[in-house]
Amino acid sequence: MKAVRNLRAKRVVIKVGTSTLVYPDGAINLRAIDQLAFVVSAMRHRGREVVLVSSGAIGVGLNYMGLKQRPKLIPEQQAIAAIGQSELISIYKERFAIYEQKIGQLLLTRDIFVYPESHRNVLNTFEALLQQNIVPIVNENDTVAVDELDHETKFGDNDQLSAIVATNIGADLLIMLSDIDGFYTGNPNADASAQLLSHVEKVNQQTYDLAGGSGSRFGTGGMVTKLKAAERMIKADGQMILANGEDPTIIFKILAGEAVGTLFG
Ligand SMILES: Nc1ncnc2c1ncn2[C@@H]1O[C@H](COP(=O)(O)OP(=O)(O)O)[C@@H](O)[C@H]1O
Ligand SMILES: N[C@@H](CCC(=O)OP(=O)(O)O)C(=O)O
Repeated sequence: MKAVRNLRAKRVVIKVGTSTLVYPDGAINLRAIDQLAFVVSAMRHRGREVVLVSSGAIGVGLNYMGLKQRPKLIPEQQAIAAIGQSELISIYKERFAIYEQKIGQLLLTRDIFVYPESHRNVLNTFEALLQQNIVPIVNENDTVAVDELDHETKFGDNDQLSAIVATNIGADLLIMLSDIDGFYTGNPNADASAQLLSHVEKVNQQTYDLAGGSGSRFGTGGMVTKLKAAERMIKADGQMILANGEDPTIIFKILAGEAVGTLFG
């Protein structure tokens, strides 16, 4: 395919949703995780700065505990996330090691970006990791982040988290991998006539009117939260590409400027 897009992509945040990391039957998609480790390591070795925002703690935790469904009670969900996060990061560590790429884990809450001192500390950590050629792997700190607490700890979903991280560290590009080829004129799972949009310059109410909820069992955000992330990136003069994470090597095509997925901005 010919290069048609001219992207700035020196500093890139990649967000992978649960739907990319866990099969619909709940098994872990080791192939996708391995390909991610390969692509991200290759990008790093070519001088790009890459941050990976990875969901999957709950999905991996459910699989680890042999459960088919998310428990109803919040503390039980948090326990599953704690179990799954350590398993997820150990899988990443093993796969990245194959490509001689070191990783670091950052578990964040929303309020970190509100309090100036913790904000500064987090940004310093990102910079120090990137300077040492280490790939930060980020998730929400599900143990701490619940809505009920007296100040805002929850990002809501990892789509927001990835855009907040990307804009705070001054990333040029947010690559969002999901279980769908891009942004359509309607939810393709419900509307067979929905058309893939290759480029969306601005996100406004008309754009939101085309978005529906989550298609997967373990995912949280759906398309609305992806549009909010795109809006945030565009406001910060960045860009976002939404593409299908079924084969994460699609990132090579994205970086080569091929017209895959939907470009926002
Ligand atoms: N306009 C739209 N274009 C594409 N997908 C849409 C749209 N509206 C709703 N969706 C749904 O959003 C889903 C992706 O969100 P989600 O399941 O939360 O994924 P992830 O786990 O990757 O965050 C798609 O599978 C699709 O069912
Ligand atoms: N922190 C949660 C993230 C849940 C979430 O946002 O999932 P997704 O919609 O798949 O990106 C987890 O790791 O399971």
